[in-house]
Amino acid sequence: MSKTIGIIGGGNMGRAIMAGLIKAQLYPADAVLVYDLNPAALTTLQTELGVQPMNSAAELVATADVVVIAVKPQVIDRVLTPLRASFRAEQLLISIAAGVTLAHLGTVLDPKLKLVRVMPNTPALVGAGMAGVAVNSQVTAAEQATVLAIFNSFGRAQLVPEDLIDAVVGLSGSGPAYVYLFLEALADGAVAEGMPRQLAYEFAAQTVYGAAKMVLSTEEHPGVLKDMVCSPGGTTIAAVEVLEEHAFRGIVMAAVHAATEKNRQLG
Ligand SMILES: NC(=O)C1=CN([C@@H]2O[C@H](COP(=O)(O)OP(=O)(O)OC[C@H]3O[C@@H](n4cnc5c(N)ncnc54)[C@H](OP(=O)(O)O)[C@@H]3O)[C@@H](O)[C@H]2O)C=CC1
Ligand SMILES: O=C(O)[C@@H]1CCC=N1
Repeated sequence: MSKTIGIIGGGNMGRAIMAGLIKAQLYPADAVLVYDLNPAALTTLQTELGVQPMNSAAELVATADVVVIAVKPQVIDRVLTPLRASFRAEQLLISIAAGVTLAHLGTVLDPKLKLVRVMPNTPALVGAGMAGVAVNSQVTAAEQATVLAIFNSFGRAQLVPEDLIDAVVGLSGSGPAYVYLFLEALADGAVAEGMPRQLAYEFAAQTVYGAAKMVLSTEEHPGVLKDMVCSPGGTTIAAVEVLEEHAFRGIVMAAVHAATEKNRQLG
């Protein structure tokens, strides 16, 4: 594994990656470098995670073996352009910015650099992330394995062709937000039936977690698992009928399309 990893941008996703890496013990905290525009945010990250704050993005690039760029897509060109001469040919540069293609990174920097595009998600923070990884032609098989090891250390990671990254955003990148909406709605339904709110969140979250774990552990088709819950003439099929009447699956598919399309537009 690379000796040091540096994160430019210590916001929601940058922080989730740093916390995930440290919790997984892939890097010791003092081998995780961070630079953020906001000095107060840097101090908080140093205090809470034990990571090493850098004085500038240029210092981070000069020091780190692997660089993760975790700033918003709208500012990435502004952040990378002044660093163009600082990147080294042997360094891995990982961008997690929505919509920013490998070709674009090559134009802003240099296509001969080892460029990686990753779409992670915030459950990385608790070791349960999902990431899609695409690489340019300069990245060797061993370096691909390094990137996958980094993102597998706090969840799961899959190598995908770059043209699938838009769909990865629509599904797993943005997906946690849809699940939180669903979970909140589940709890609201139970609160309406008289359950105390905190208890309702616990029941809702454990239900979503357990159902997801069933899919991953049994590898059964989700429809088979759904059928196992639906007793003939029972409670579940009555609820499923209501969901189908209101086009639940259609609306979720439309949401995935919307996020996917937005990612294409950001590019
Ligand atoms: N949030 C998510 O679930 C996911 C996000 N992503 C991608 O991750 C990236 C970051 O998103 P997210 O963490 O949500 O955004 P945040 O706004 O939470 O984090 C970005 C951080 O970068 C800082 N920043 C801005 N400009 C610079 C600069 N010039 N140098 C260093 N730091 C800078 C920001 O500071 P300030 O706030 O002061 O501007 C902020 O702390 C985006 O490109 C997004 O597409 C990918 C997958 C999931
Ligand atoms: O909403 C966004 O643009 C980012 C990318 C995926 C999740 N959050």
